[in-house]
Amino acid sequence: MAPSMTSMEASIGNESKVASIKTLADSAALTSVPSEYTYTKNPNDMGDANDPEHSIPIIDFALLTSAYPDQRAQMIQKLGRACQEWGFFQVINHGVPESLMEAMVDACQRFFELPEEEKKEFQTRNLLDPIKCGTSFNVAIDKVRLWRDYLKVSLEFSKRTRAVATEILSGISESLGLESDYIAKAMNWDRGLQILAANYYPACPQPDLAIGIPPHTDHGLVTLLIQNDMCGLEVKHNDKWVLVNSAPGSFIVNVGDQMQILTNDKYKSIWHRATVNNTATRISIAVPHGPALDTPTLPIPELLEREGETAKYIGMTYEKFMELQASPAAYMVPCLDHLRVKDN
Ligand SMILES: O=C(O)CCC(=O)C(=O)O
Ligand SMILES: [Fe+2]
Repeated sequence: MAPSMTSMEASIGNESKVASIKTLADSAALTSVPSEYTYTKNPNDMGDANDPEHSIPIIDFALLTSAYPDQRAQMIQKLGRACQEWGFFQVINHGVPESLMEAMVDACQRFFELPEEEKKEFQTRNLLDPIKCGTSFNVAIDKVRLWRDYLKVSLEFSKRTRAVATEILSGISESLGLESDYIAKAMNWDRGLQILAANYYPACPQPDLAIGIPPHTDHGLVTLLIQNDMCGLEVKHNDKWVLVNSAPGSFIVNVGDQMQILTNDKYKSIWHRATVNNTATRISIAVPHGPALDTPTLPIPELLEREGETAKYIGMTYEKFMELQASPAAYMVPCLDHLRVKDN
């Protein structure tokens, strides 16, 4: 079973003992993937980069927030379909300057290029520390080390990203036939957790034998992601891995586990993974947005009543859910399955 994990990892182990993947990849002597990093992919399980039918839907943010009700209604419908059929979509015309996005990627690159000694200060053990960096996922429990380093931090970019996420959440609420602020209110969005996680994937001499991030779902409500000019994100759609090609300056957005719980499985938290390549470093910046930590997530009663369904999940606070997802238990069974009501 693939490990279930998130971009917001626990760092319980002593990561300072393990060199960053950058240090390893930079070493002139490296010509193959060391055994601790060797990740076996099923050859039939490769992403299909050239299948034109397999590209994630595009949501035009300008139309989603349009003052013309017809334009907005049409985009809300498209958003609902994207959440239901893909769990992933690309957001264009969102108003966050491309220069700010590029500056963010550059700043992260500069951070990863700092001497290891300087980065050590941020290798903390605590899940919710405001700035932390490290390598792999959790080196204390990883069975295979990941071909990536990460940095988590909060900045101006996060504010602008949050504004886009808030509008997407309103659109999702409406696509479910609810008031636009229904989910935000139910999830205490104004106190909700937002994390910025930058991932650094250096070129790898044998990309088929390593993995940046293995298949996982994200734990929050929605995640917004940007990347430099290298692709590598793959999304599981209709049992096939689809390579995500995003337009420059767009956000890639995906539904997370809390949204799947709220919608009683209508909107799916989709499995995705980050592959690596042998030509250039890839940087991605994922910004997961979740409920307030003390807020329990449960299927929305109005939706259950309307669909004549019973709740498929028991409630759990977001904080407990994140702890569960960072624990070894999530390596065995995907987190959502721990909360699933039996007989469903
Ligand atoms: O690098 C990517 O494209 C994927 C990152 C991701 O899935 C995550 O940080 O949760
Ligand atoms: Fe993810």
